[in-house]
Amino acid sequence: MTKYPYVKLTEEERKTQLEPLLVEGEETDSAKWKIVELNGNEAIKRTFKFKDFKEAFSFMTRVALQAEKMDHHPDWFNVYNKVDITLTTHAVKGLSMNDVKLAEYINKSAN
Ligand SMILES: C[C@H](O)[C@H](O)[C@H]1CNC2=NC(N)=NC(=O)C2=N1
Repeated sequence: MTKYPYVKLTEEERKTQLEPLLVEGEETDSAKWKIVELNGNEAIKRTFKFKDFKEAFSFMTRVALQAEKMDHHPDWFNVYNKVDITLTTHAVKGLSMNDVKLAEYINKSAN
């Protein structure tokens, strides 16, 4: 996976790359991210539920290694089998392609 520059998503990128990741009314398996605010900045958030702690933590390990590769790190919270993940780009005080690409990786990685 290539490294993306820390620049805010353009209108075009929001339409073609971000929107397909978002919840629209009813929940589907591949589209469950929601736009939220984190410390006053735009972010996307999704909650994952696993069978048990071991499943949740091995998922977190996969995401952690990818985050390190991309130099782009999630804000997250885990209790037992539940993992809440919020993505935003501190450097631009909002959303960048790093959030989109990490969210896509996370979606794949949760299955
Ligand atoms: C020095 C280092 O490249 C920066 O601090 C990186 C690290 N990880 C990061 N993660 C996130 N989510 N946003 C950033 O702006 C960011 N910046």
